[in-house]
Amino acid sequence: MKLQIADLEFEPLIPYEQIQQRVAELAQHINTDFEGKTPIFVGILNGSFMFASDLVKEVTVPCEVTFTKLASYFGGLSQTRTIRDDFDLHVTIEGKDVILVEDIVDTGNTLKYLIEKLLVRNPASITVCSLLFKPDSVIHSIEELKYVAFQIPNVFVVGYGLDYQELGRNLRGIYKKID
Ligand SMILES: O=P(O)(O)OC[C@H]1O[C@H](OP(=O)(O)OP(=O)(O)O)[C@H](O)[C@@H]1O
Ligand code: HPA
Repeated sequence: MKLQIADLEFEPLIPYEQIQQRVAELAQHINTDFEGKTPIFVGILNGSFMFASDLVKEVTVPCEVTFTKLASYFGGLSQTRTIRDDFDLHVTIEGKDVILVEDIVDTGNTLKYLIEKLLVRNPASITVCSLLFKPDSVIHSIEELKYVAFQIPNVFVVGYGLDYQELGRNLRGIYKKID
């Protein structure tokens, strides 16, 4: 089934049921790895809102949940160099095990910026959990990236939180741009 979003056409890549299955599996890994700890999940808005919500519902260790907001794509297909720091964390992370929740790691630029910013606040640890990862697009490799639901090729995707021109975030599945 093809989908028109603004001026582009998209086709299905990952169905909702498969996403739910992988999200539950990632949460199980986190439950095992963080047993005896109380991690703080930090969702990176806007894109991560759906993934973060589904992920923490499957987490059984005690945890905090908060958000920060960064943007560099401004609705388009490619990122701008400037990262707009829209809102910061409003809780302290000193001594805490931070799990950053991303919808996608593409060039790695957003996470590089955020991790450098957060490290000076002396967290006990920083780990990244991302729904999608494009290994062929990486410019800054992120050693903190430990949990990935799906590795995808270097194609532009929308759905399940991800947008094109701010549209498509509400789609249940993930769709890729047709060339
Ligand atoms: O690895 P990178 O190349 O930095 O790309 C990944 C980032 O780009 C997207 O954010 P975007 O700037 O589109 O903002 P949004 O989350 O509000 O859509 C996405 O949500 C990630 O945060
Ligand atoms: O493929 C993508 N789709 C939507 N937003 C993004 N931000 C980085 N990569 C992408």
